[in-house]
Amino acid sequence: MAALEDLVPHTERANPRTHGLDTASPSQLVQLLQECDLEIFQRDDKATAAEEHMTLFGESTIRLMTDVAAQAKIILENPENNAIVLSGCGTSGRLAFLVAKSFNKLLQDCGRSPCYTYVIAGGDKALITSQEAQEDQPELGSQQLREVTMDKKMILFIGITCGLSAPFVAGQLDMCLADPGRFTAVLLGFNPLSLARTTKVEGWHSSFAQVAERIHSRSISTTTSFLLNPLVGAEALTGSTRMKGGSATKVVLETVFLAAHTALNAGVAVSPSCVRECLLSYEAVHKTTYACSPSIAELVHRCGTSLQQAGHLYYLGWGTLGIVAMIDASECPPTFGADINDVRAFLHGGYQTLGIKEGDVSSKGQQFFLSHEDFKKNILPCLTDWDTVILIFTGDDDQLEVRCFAETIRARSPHISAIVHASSEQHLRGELESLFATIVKVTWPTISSHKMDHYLKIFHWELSTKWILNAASTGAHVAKGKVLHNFMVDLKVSNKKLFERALGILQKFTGQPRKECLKALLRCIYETEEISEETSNADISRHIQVIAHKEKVVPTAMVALLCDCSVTEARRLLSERRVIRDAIEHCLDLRRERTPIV
Ligand SMILES: O=P(O)(O)OC[C@@]1(O)O[C@H](CO)[C@@H](O)[C@@H]1O
Repeated sequence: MAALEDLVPHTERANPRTHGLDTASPSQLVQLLQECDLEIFQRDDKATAAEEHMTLFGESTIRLMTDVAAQAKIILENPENNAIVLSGCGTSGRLAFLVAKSFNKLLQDCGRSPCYTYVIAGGDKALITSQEAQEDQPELGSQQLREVTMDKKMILFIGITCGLSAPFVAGQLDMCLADPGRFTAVLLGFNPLSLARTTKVEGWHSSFAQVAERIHSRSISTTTSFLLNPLVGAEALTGSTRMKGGSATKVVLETVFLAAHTALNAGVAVSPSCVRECLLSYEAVHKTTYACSPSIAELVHRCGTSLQQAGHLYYLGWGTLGIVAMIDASECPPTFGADINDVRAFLHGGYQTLGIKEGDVSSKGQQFFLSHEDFKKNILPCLTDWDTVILIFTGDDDQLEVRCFAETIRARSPHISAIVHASSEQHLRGELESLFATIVKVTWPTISSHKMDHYLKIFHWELSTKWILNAASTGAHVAKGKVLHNFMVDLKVSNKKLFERALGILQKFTGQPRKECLKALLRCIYETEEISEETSNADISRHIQVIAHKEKVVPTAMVALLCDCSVTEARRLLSERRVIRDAIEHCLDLRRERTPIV
């Protein structure tokens, strides 16, 4: 019989390496993230024998990526009439956007028409702020896919869902399967098929697993469907697929499309060796980035201090590195239950640089203010000593402009840091460097001036930036006490996947059966001690709507369970400690005292 842990999807498993994440020093934390990120590139021989193992470098993965690249090449041969659509929810959708944007630029640079497009659950505003609830809607997914492909002859659709779980993507895949004459469907994720989500999608005909199964069975006999699901190991912060899942998504997509474009330009077939070489180059990015571990740890320390003191983190980025920063910032509210103002990103050139379908959406509210000018106007005048500003740029950016901006900020606060990428030949001016209290300077080998190499270089810099910022924002929230061991206990329960995760966390830390945990969660959601039969049996979507307006629901339920007390009492106990982790540890201690081990 399978052990209980074997039934948990890989993307939801606790990584044994990071059990002590919550008490790690900044340098230990960076070391742990380095080890976890390296697991993305593990080889087959290191995978456990019991798994249906398929690692990134595994032969079957490379073959599959080559086959998908060959399909992409066919589409690219007629970009006016065909389309490559990348789609996902949350981080997966944001990366779909970024990759589509990059490859359209590459096409235009080669004098061809752009043919990549993206779909993200929640629309363009989900690129900037989290809109997690739409992840649960399969019909919305298919409707949006229909809209972007209406006038297209042949479509390569890649549905990204790290957990093999998002109903939004299931709806789109289902639509592709129904029209194999036009659509080639690729499902990209990081769980074995056997661990795809089996719960029935509310108001729909199938579960995600059933759709994934159909993709898989069709992939055996045709080239209209592919299941690309290498294993990359558990996340450092349990379930936080924005981290390794997101990084692996970026690596896989960019490798596939670079291989397709290379073959197209050379007029040859896509080769597995090109795919392999590209993957190896991404593996080297890991080494180059984490060679800067001491300065990354310094940055993590500074960011942690800021959030601990109720300060803010402000990312000010240039080019696509600024978009990577924007993605990192947008993930903090759903991942850490953070306030939207805790971590904010501003992009050089604002909406013009971003280039989204809906154009400038800043009129939707101040959380959509995005440009460096917006930062200067709205944030700079109120910057405090507890805030940290991080400038993110490269040796290709205008150093004079960066310096002027840095000086303006420096005049208000000494807490200005930088993440800089430059080739070994590019030198930062000393006067610019001296403006930063902390600087993560990533130095890269010089590359050829070939167009493809230029793009690959930018992709590498983006991934490196992603790793550094993921470390900064995760480390800062760990320092703020949001994490218990390697579980985020104050998550925002904004969709069904997160509802399930919340129940799992409650079960794990309280040792109570699922039924009791559900009852406690509902008591906290509805702020009542008596849960009616009707509420108990209501659809999860109803609970999620109510949670949207509540704070600290999961920690409150956990305290109520651990201390066997009312919701009001649990809220009072939580408010006695500034740090959630301390409050829960205290309750765990109290419980241990009450029930001594005999
Ligand atoms: O579909 P996936 O790729 O597994 O998860 C999508 C996603 O939105 O879900 C999480 C929150 O719901 C995010 O961290 C993540 O980006």
